[in-house]
Amino acid sequence: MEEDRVDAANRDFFGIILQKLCNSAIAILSAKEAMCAMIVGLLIVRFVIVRKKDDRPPGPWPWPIVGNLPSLVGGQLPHVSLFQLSKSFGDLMFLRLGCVPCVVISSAEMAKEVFTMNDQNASSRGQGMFVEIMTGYQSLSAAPYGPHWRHLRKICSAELFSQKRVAAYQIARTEEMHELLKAIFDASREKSVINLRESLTVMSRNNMTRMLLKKRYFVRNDEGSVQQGQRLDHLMSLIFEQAATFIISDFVPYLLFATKLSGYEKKLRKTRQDSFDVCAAMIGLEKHRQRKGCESRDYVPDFVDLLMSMPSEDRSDGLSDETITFVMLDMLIAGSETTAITIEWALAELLRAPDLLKQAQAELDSVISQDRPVQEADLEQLPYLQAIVKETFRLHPAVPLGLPREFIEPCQLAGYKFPAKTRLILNLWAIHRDPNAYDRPHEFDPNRFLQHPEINVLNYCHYQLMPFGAGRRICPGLTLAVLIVTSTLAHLLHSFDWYSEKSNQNPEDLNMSESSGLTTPRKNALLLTAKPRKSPSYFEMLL
Ligand code: HEM
Repeated sequence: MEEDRVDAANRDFFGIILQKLCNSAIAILSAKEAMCAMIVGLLIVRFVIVRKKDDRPPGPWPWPIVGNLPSLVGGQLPHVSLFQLSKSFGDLMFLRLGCVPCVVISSAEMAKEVFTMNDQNASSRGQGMFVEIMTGYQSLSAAPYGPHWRHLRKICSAELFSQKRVAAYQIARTEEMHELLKAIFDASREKSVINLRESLTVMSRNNMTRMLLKKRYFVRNDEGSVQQGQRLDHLMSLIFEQAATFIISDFVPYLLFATKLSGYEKKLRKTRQDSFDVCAAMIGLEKHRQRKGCESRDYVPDFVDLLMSMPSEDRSDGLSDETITFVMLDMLIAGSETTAITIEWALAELLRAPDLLKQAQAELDSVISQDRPVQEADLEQLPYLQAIVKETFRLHPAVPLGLPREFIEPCQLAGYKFPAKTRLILNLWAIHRDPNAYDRPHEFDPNRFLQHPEINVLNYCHYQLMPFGAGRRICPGLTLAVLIVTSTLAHLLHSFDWYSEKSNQNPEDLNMSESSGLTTPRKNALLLTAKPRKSPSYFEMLL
């Protein structure tokens, strides 16, 4: 009430001044000139006084029609552009993206305010042509906050990501890891160059298909399986490319004709159909259906069986084939690229800092005897390795801007008011470089987490380290992801010494550029050679 009164008084005050200005102007100027002066005056009222009344946080001046979109497209990577802008406008910044109001968070303190005061309200996802056509908002990651999302999230949390389920797949993970170590050992004997990202992606995908379908899907040297892998690779790169494509009509709806003319929508519909077909064949939707009710006694149901037996959220029917397929695709996409990217970044950082690499190996050697491989149970005793993983998550969050969020209802942040449907961008990349939270924030220094072991990605109240997002929509795969990243890095460092492919390169000259998209892999895949730290018999006895 008080604020409204002050607002009204301000308006009256400015109104009176404007009127006086107009009267004096009319007195001294001709009618034509007075008209010009009035227009200028009205523009000042519109853009200065009314804007003030809007009560928005600072942000760059928006261009007509497109608003601040030019700040995000073209030029630097979007998370870097937003980080630079936040240096001028602050950790709570307002942008107008076409017609869409948007607030950008760039500090731990502001992130804390979002998630402690507005978590539920900030838990919906933004809409757009890509997710609409690709998933019909049916998948877990794209569904708006509501009964459908809550139902899927509950099923996935209990049946895929609970501690019990993650522990149940330990043997499968170990087998996949040993397969990777043997492949690297073979490559090292032939002195071949290793593209680590490729090998890690195959391992991560097998980890996922073993959890989802109880079988490994990508077998080296098996022609059918290699072809299947290539089809999926092609599809995934198309999906990532189309997800990252800028679609003007998502922000300026009356430019839909331009999106249609560009052919994007047509291409997207084709990708959607191909994804559905490839994924439905891979998960064997039809086979599962035929088998239902006549399984042999030793048949162990997989996650698809479970989804098929689940009612829909309103219990009126079962989950649709579309929902099942897109939940599976969601897991495959979210679960394989992200972990592979992170491990590749960790190794790149260590190659640039050989002392840190040696320190990690010394810790591994002191905890694990020479003649046996790392086990998941060892990881708790490796604080230095854990600090390296945290520092990698900090400097290289795999999804730097998180997934797009939207306020369900009008809300207030730091005293500013935002209407419903305001987009919320959490710039995780910037939050992790917040100078109030970290000294020398751009440096890779695992020791910072040795001094503060309590800062933990698994602890939901440390907003200065949130590579998995936060709140209700936090990544459900985070425990599994941390386990896979830490354990893989432990194996790679325990079993091998690593060298850049270019043997005469100064470690500090290793190119650390990021590539653009929904995720941030290295721009150049890390090409390495490996030298075994163990005898050939060690690799022979692996599973
Ligand atoms: C290094 C590994 C990973 C990183 C950095 C990562 C990061 C993220 C981030 C930032 C989000 C958005 C959260 C938000 O809106 O606040 C997300 C969502 C999600 N992630 Fe992950 N993720 C990783 C691994 C995984 C794995 C292994 C899985 C599954 C097997 C997974 C499944 C998902 C799903 C399904 C969502 C959507 C959740 C929802 O909307 O309710 N992620 N992830």
